[in-house]
Amino acid sequence: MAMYNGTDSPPVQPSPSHQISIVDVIFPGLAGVPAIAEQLLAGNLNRYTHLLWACGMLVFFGRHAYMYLVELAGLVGTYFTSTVHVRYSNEAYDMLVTWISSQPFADKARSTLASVGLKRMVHVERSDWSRKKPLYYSPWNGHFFFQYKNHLLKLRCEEKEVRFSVHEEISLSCLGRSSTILRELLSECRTEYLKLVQNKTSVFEHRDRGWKRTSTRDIRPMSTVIMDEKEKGSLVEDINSFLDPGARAWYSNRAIPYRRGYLLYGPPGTGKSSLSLSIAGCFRLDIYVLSLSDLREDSLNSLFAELPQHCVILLEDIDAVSSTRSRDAEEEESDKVGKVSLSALLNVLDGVASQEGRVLIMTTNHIEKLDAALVRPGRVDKKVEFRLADMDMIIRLFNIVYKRLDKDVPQEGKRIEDDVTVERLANRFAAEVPKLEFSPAEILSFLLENKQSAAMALDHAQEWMTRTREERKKVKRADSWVHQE
Ligand SMILES: Nc1ncnc2c1ncn2[C@@H]1O[C@H](COP(=O)(O)OP(=O)(O)OP(=O)(O)O)[C@@H](O)[C@H]1O
Repeated sequence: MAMYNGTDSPPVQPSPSHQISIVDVIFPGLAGVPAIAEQLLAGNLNRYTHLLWACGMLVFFGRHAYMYLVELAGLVGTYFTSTVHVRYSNEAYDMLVTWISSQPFADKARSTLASVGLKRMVHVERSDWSRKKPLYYSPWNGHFFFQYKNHLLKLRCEEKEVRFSVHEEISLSCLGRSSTILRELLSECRTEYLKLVQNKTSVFEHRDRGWKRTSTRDIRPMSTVIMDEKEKGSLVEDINSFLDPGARAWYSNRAIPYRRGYLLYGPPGTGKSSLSLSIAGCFRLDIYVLSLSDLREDSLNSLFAELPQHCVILLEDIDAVSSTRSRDAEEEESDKVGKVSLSALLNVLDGVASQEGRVLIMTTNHIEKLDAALVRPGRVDKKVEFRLADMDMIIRLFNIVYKRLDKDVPQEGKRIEDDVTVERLANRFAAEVPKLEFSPAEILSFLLENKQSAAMALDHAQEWMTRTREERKKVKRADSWVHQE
């Protein structure tokens, strides 16, 4: 047996640091603490070491406490809160943002987004229109707490990169496993939003492969679209009977797909888009505008699938579809903007993605270029031609601009001719402007240039016509150079 006699060096004991302690596994570094504490209690350490030791303990326990708190918060977040997420590309986002921006807590948010003329908000006051570039602020990229019906709610706004553009996603959370309070809040946002847009037409356009509300406009009365009244009346009558509450069942009982398509054709600026917008407004529908000349084919299906049950879908420039190319060429080109193939368009119009109950309006400046398959009955049930302005249209456009309306606000420097004078001048103007030469858009633009006085418009009419003809010649020449190249 080895004995220690006081002169030889003591037998080597295994160092405590070489032993793997269970405490070390759970709390790394904690195993050494008792030894240090023992020394400290025995008074073997000087003051400086005391201080160091106390700081070390603080850091050590502080770190662990922080880690446990973070973990606890995560656990509470996962198991004891409810969350509703709202995507940027959905209209629920507009509802929520409009509501948030009107709340006092939005002003207190430390991280906000400043925007000029915030399009997504629909409650911008009319009085604000006169202010030049007004600024609006809304909470952005951060989280905010607020009280709603005695519940503490958390609003989180996060920036997300979606296909090369940055969008914001919003989530609302509350404590507890029930999301009832969040749904109540969203329902309030919806009610408020519907009140704001009730006498308006919401216009949706495609953005990043989804629909986005791009504007909310006052309903345009049908009477402000100047065209053949018989044609307009018959179109409105047709849409009215299609949207009749009993119509869906009628179609379904006869196994006829419940949808209706219209083709509006004619030269640019003759009122095709204006009438579509007016139809949407008069039937209290939202309008979804899709221009085929700036659309990628692979977005077409998802856009149609996302359409609501009742809406107007306006397909502009349908002559931009390519019908003569081979299937291979179509596939090759399908990822390019403005290259939608006819087969893809026909698929969405008839396929499962096409929503029943929607009013489809297609417009074109070149009816002669359209494939017969696209405009066959069933896809297009009614065709309406839009023409350049005839005498009657010119007179009506003139009267719209110069006759006084009850709700007009008197403007400085505007000479007001009485209605009898305006009518007389309208007849003279219509006699000077050749019929079927100028579009309503051209005439309207000229009249608005001279909106101070009807007599002044008459004085400048000849000069305007000469100028417009010259401009047309220039555009034609530029066009022919492009074609030659
Ligand atoms: N028939 C019309 N009645 C009243 N306003 C019209 C008419 N036609 C055109 N306008 C006015 O001209 C402008 C352009 O009209 P709109 O966009 O409706 O024409 P469009 O036929 O759809 O043209 P495009 O074929 O180029 O799309 C609008 O501001 C509209 O108010």
